[in-house]
Amino acid sequence: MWIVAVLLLAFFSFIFLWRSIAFIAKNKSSSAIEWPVVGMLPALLWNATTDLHGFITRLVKESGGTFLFKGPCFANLDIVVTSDPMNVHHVFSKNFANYGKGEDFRAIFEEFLGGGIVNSDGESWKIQRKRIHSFLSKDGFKNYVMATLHQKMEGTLFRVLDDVSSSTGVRGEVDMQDVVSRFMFDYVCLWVLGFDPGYLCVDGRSKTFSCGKAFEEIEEGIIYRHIVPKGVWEFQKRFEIGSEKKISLSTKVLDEFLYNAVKIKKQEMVHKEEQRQHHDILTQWLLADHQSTDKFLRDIALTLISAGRDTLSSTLSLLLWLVATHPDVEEKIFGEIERVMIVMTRSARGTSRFLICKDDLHELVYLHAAIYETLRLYPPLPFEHRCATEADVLPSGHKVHKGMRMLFSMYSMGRMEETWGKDCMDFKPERWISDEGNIIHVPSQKFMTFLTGPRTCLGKAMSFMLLKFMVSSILWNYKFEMVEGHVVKPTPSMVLSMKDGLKMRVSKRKV
Ligand code: HEM
Repeated sequence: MWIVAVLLLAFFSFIFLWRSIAFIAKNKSSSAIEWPVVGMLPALLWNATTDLHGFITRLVKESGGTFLFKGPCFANLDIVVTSDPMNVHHVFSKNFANYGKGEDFRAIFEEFLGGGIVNSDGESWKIQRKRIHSFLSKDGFKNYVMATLHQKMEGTLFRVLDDVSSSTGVRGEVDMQDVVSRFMFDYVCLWVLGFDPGYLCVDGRSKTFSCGKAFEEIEEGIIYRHIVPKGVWEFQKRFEIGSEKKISLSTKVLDEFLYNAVKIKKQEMVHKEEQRQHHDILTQWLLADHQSTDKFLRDIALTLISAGRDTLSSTLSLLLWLVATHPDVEEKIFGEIERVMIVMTRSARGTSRFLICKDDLHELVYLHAAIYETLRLYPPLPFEHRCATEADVLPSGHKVHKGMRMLFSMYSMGRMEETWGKDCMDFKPERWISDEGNIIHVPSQKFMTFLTGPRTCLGKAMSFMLLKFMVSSILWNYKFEMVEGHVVKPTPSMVLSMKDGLKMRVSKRKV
């Protein structure tokens, strides 16, 4: 009997080996080999930890813009991956009603974003969008956001950078990604929650950044949930194994922080008239709808902190890196700030270290282009997903069945030769400036960093205002150089960041 078993085993092993060799031979020019039973999952797992977004970009390029990722045959993990602007326009604008976030993706983000705007569809999304849009457009809110930025930069960021730049040796080196991330967390909490948690302070750079760590661990864990079959991560979640344990612990950290903020805010709301002077979003929300549950307020607040902090922090850190490694760009940004300042009167400049005021930011065209160029090559949110409500056919001819998942890679879209030309991999802000010296408009289905269609980002204009103010003030006052030997590598996460941080030396400019 055992001889038959051994013979059968040998026979099936031979068949499996033979089929595998045949598959490798057939797929050897492809970046993702499709294996029997497990599909392309091995290639995805192999690349996920090293260069996930580069891997997706190679696949998209090889396939001419759209490909079908074949998951294991037992896991319902087939995904249409596309960077084709026609498909993007079809899904996000023309046939918007047929493509929502979907149940699978909602489950992936449930503990993190809950019922917040980014994780909702239908009526709930519409109400939140209308309300948040109205809060962000108010002059009172915009002035509050600029005033707090001034205070935070002068009160903490510049003091930290002064401290680093006056030190020598290792103490003169700093992880700018960490500094920016802490700064942005404190700052965004000020306009979402109305208080400053104080993660960035001169003596406390080593203070545990518990909320920042919690964000990082959840955002990395969420990538894993996109990759493995749902049953696998649900099993791990149930028994708190691996990344699921980290998600669970990190969610507790964020819940404690946010429920406490909600509790304090509700207590303050007893004095309703006084609160009308407060511009933070939580106050505004409670004034508009005092019946919102604590859980819903927690979800809204966390979603907005994530929407504002993750994106601004990623853009600012990556821009500092790109400027430090492209001296020609640095020189042009600096020259432009100098030119704009000369036009301003001496009294308008005063003695403040913040030289360009809000109303003159539109003059910084080259800086605007440098921010666009950073966002093209390094979109803070590198991909977006959707789920088809009904079967459909994409403009590229690919069939989408009911309930099918789709992935849109903004990272790949910024690297397409067809859109950006042969030098698409170069960091070249000039590509955004017309002969007349204005910013060139690129349609949002080609440059999708802020999304496109009815769900387009609500914070785009505000982001440019804040980034231009921060970058011009920081670069005018400080010079940044990379620490020798430090290599910048991407982290596999749903938000683009640098795996080992951004080690820099800072010196004060003599201006
Ligand atoms: C460089 C900065 C930013 C980039 C690249 C960016 C990008 C994006 C993207 C890609 C989305 C779609 C997310 C999704 O549906 O999964 C989005 C949505 C959103 N963003 Fe931004 N964002 C930025 C800054 C901000 C800021 C500062 C705010 C201010 C609060 C903000 C508020 C929002 C909101 C409320 C949504 C949800 C829109 C909706 O679902 O209807 N964003 N953003």
